[in-house]
Amino acid sequence: MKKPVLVVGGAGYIGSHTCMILAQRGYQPIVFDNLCNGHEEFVRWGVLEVGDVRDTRRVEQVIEKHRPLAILHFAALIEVGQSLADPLSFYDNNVIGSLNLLRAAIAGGVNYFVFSSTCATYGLPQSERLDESHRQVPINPYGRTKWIVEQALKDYSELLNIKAVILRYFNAAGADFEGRIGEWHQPETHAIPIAIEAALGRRTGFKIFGTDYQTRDGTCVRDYVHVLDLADAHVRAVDYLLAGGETEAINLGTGTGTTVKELLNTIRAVSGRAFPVEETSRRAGDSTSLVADNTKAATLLGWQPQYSIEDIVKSAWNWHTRHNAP
Ligand SMILES: NC(=O)c1ccc[n+]([C@@H]2O[C@H](COP(=O)([O-])OP(=O)(O)OC[C@H]3O[C@@H](n4cnc5c(N)ncnc54)[C@H](O)[C@@H]3O)[C@@H](O)[C@H]2O)c1
Ligand SMILES: O=c1ccn([C@@H]2O[C@H](COP(=O)(O)OP(=O)(O)O[C@H]3O[C@H](CO)[C@H](O)[C@H](O)[C@H]3O)[C@@H](O)[C@H]2O)c(=O)[nH]1
Repeated sequence: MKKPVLVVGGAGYIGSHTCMILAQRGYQPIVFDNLCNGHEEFVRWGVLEVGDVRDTRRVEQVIEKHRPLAILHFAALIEVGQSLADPLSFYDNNVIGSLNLLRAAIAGGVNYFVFSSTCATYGLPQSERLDESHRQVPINPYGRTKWIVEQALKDYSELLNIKAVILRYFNAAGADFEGRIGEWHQPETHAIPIAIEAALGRRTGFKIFGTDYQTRDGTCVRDYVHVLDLADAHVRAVDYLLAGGETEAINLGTGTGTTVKELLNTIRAVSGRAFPVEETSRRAGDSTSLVADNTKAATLLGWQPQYSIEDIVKSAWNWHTRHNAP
């Protein structure tokens, strides 16, 4: 008998990969998604319940119908630039939506919650590798919406019967190795899909945002973590909660940084293609370097990332060559 779990935002990029691993490990994913940025065809390892997380009655109805053991909450608006242009939508979706979901979870007797947070809650890094005790001073509305939900989760878990694992992802990247699902954001702003689309000739080229950073080659350093490693960590987080684990915030990154120029070299090597690259000015809001200290994930969840930056790029290349987003 499979164990039902509610995957809110499960038709999106990270949620759909997590459904695949959940299904492999004996869970029955119930995907709740309003499809504003998700894809119905990504719901391959569970049942789809279409609905908006801000719609209390609909959320309660789905919880009542499926009686999930835990909720994994991925649903959010995610693009930092858009959060500066339209903060109302971000607070509405990410904060009100999450608080609404938590209220419905408590009413429905679901006590275990896994929340998608981000390294963007740390703000400007004060050390080379960031551990979970790093100060949290987010520098944009997107990061602040995630930080606010983290605080609510900590309060609810102290004062109410809720246990939560807050997962702070670094840069999610890569795709299912069979190319069935992958990174499909619209508009796409992430470096890897943009560079791959340039290599495929679907874009005119790639613009490097800033070459004057204090890094080994002047471009920003990021910790790219394979989406399947993230998915694995989510299943471990559910297992941990069901086994009686306490509320914790946990980084998910590899601990290895890659510069934008190194990333482009890997994409050239994997694809065997050259593409135009232009060096342009910095993008507002970018940190010089964001690299995880992932010790806590190893200790609490037994999590070790399995995939390298080459694996990430190979799997992303495979997905993008098969899939041409309209
Ligand atoms: N992609 C990254 O690198 C990254 C990094 C750090 C954190 N995160 C977080 O991970 C989560 C998933 O990110 P993703 O890249 O898979 O994004 P995504 O846009 O692919 O997936 C989000 C899903 O949530 C759904 N959704 C949004 N608002 C909703 C609402 N009000 N009601 C119901 N469904 C709604 C969308 O339709 C979509 O399917 C987000 O919470 C994001 O903030 C992502
Ligand atoms: O066309 C591009 C796109 C990106 N970059 C650079 O590539 C690096 C990675 O950029 P991404 O946009 O892929 O990722 P971010 O580090 O900006 O974003 C990550 O962190 C954000 C918060 O800071 C959000 O959580 C987001 O979803 C997550 O992917 C950055 O240095 C960026 O400046 C370019 O040079 N050119």
